[in-house]
Amino acid sequence: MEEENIRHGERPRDIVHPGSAGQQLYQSLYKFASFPEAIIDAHTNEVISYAQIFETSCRLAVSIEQYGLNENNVVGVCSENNINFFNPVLAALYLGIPVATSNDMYTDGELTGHLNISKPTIMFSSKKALPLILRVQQNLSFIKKVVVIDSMYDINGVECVSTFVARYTDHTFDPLSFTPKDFDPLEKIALIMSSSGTTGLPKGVVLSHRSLTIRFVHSRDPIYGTRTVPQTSILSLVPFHHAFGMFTTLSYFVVGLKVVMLKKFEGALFLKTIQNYKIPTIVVAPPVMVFLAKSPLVDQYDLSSLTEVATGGAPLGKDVAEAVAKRLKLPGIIQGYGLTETCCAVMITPHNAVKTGSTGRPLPYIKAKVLDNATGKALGPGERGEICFQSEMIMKGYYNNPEATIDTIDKDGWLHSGDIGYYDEDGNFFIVDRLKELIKYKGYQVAPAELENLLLQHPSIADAGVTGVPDEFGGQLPAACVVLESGKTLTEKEVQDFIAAQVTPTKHLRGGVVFVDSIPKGPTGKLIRKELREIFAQRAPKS
Ligand SMILES: Nc1ncnc2c1ncn2[C@@H]1O[C@H](COS(=O)(=O)NC(=O)c2csc(-c3nc4ccc(O)cc4s3)n2)[C@@H](O)[C@H]1O
Repeated sequence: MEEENIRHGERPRDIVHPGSAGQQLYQSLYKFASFPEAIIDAHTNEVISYAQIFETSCRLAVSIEQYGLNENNVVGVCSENNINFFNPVLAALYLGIPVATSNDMYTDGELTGHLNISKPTIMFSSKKALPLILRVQQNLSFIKKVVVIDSMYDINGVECVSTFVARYTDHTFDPLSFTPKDFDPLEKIALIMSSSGTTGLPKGVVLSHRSLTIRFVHSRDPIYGTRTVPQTSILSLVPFHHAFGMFTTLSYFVVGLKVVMLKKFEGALFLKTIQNYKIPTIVVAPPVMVFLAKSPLVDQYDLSSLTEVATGGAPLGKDVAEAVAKRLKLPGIIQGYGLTETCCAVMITPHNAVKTGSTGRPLPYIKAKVLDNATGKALGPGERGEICFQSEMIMKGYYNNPEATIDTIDKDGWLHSGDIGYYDEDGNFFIVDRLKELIKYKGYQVAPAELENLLLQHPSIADAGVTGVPDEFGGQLPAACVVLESGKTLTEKEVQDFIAAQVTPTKHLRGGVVFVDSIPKGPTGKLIRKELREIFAQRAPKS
């Protein structure tokens, strides 16, 4: 007998297709091979077609296999949003070789720590990320090969894709001579993505091929998919190396969409792109929604092509959602909610019942519940608790980290999100707080433990606690409480500069630094993060 108050996703309008994500993507790329535009770089207007992605990814698959990799290896990809980003990703998925993506904005220290989790044998890098990759490779013996994904020529002896594949496939190569491997999609690792989860340092989230194929069902769904008509344009501003950008974009290939890509947010270019490409759908993180709600620039462009705005990855204020819908003359804003640990969105506002402020309803093949952690019971409508999910879409666990896995997925297979929320009588969910310590700045994860460890390495710092302070544009700004060693002095800027020199820009201490006599801790020495937040809440507003 199933416990009560379990919220099931709607009856699926489509089955989970058989086979691996690699096989389904291969079939889709072949099916849409006549489409001239798969990804367009809106900065340069460079284009890659479905046929080009199909051929290059098949050549890479043959070459990676003949180079000697197998399912016990990992393929690494480190690049900014790039029209060539998915070629090695698809190749590895065809072969059943796990893919691990890295943020191209990482510092050497961050990337070294990150790569030591998944230990990739081959790193596929953009030109821009190449200096970073070559620096960290010097200390990482498991990286045997680096290949540049977006150059026609080798760079200082580092092979480009054309050189790499020419060694194993000649001009007579026929992509149809290659077929993706057969394996159990439930068992085979598709990707290892970075997330700090509910606590501690960034970990490797293990997602199976089944996770992706369930996402593909959602993307084909007319009620929950962003677009389902092939060659419809969609403007994506989410990073491909992050789960949000990775799994939405892979699922766009399954539907045959035209992905208009931006590498980073620049207001005027963003608006000009919508106008010039007559974009009907945009997928953005909440900070861009604040821009759309408030920027005077918006009135200077013809955005009449926009019929759908989708967002997610961080909280979106109801007032911002209403302001954007009103300004762009839309019936409502499509909001999705997901975790790296759930692969992609597990809740999305249904197009035929958009409820402003809600992060949506559980999707097909997803079960959700609101858990009262005190009683272990699933709560009813309107009652607040921790939102949990059960589905074949959720992660298999954290890579080589059984303890962190057990802390997140319970014995009944429920994934504990670390988010506090409720659902209404119609099953629309609302996120109201975060139980976990994770900070999200502009949709990017900031693990307090990572910054605390760095702060404690400073010779003048005796103790530190990091939290997120609310911010209209960024969502949360990383901020630190610092206890100085006796007799030592530091300014706020010195502490901020110390951190800024070691981490990617999204982790900088934009929320400030407060010097305190002690860090609030419980009897077991565990940080009391609620009290950290209160220290900043009581801080006088900056002039
Ligand atoms: N909509 C939301 N509202 C409030 N909070 C949200 C949220 N989405 C993620 N979060 C927060 O980010 C945390 C997870 O962060 S994370 O690990 O970096 N992962 C993510 O943020 C993540 C992974 S996939 C994904 C999305 N996929 C989508 C597909 C279609 C669509 O229309 C919208 C979305 S959002 N988001 C959550 O636990 C929660 O705290």
